[in-house]
Amino acid sequence: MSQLQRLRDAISEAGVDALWVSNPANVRALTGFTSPEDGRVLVTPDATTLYTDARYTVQAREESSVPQHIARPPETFKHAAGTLGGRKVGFEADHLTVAGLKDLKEHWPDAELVPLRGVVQRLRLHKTSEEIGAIRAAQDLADQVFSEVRPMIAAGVRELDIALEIETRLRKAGAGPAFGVIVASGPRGAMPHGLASERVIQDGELVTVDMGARMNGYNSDMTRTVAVGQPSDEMRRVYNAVLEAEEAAVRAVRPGVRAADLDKIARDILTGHGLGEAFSHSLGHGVGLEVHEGPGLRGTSEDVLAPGMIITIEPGAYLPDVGGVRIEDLLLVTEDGCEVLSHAPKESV
Ligand SMILES: CSCC[C@H](N)C(=O)N[C@@H](C)C(=O)N[C@@H](C)C(=O)O
Repeated sequence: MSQLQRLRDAISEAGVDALWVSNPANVRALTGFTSPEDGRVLVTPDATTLYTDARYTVQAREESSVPQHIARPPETFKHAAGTLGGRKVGFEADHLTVAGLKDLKEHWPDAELVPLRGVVQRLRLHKTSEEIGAIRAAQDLADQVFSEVRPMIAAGVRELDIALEIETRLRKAGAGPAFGVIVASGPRGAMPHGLASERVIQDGELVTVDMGARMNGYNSDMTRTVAVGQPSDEMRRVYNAVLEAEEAAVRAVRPGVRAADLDKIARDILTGHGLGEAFSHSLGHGVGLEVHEGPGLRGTSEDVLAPGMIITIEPGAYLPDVGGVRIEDLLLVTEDGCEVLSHAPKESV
């Protein structure tokens, strides 16, 4: 069944006649249009239309097989109104702004607007073989860049210079960073999202590097924590505990497993090492057109793993004023288990 047919089924299951798509990742997923921030999609029972403006006439025609209408608001809304009449129209409540909703109400007075969440995102949970290929390529590049830059991670080097080298190499390869490169050394390692700073790495420190490549719209995500010289006994103990939790969770990844149970496997191990409180985020997340997408691997998640999902497993432990460790792999859920897509070595410290 085509993605559009699956979407039409999902739309009717949601109890609406049509869906107004404004979330850029969803616009891109449905159309292939690579400037989705300036695109919207209207899906009705009989038609799908990509709306964008005249800056993108040629680009949209080249990139998308979805029929297009070139206009800017309010013309966009007026054109769409012609196909909506008194229909029930879903909108993406987790994306549309208050002002955006006001516009829709003003221009579609006869339509019944219904807030919906995650309709297109649920379709994106399961990657197509083309999407898997794109994410695999992004991760392969990230692995290559990490291995090239790894020798640079040494005492006397600024975090920023490592991040710059990673970003430069990604860009020279025709990609870009999936997010601001995280390089957090020594006590800065206690910040899970410590973007690279001017701090100079010292001998005996752990350095957490969290990086992803964004290639053809698709992202990768991987974290390694490496030692510079001989870290303290305390930080070595934390590293080995996180590694144990990470490897145990990776081993448990297979179709049918509840995401919440995976989170518990890692959390229980860290709790056993007295680091439960130090693991201050979820175990992982899906990766695709967005760095963070479904499924959510957290204690409250209702998601169940299925073949074709691409997820991260990334336990961490963060000790304020001392340091931190995170180890993250990118995985494809397969029919009978999983394939680890990230290959950078996990060093022993
Ligand atoms: C700013 S994107 C950073 C990507 C990074 N690899 C990452 O996913 N970090 C996790 C600690 C994270 O942010 N997890 C989210 C899903 C959470 O726990 O809410």
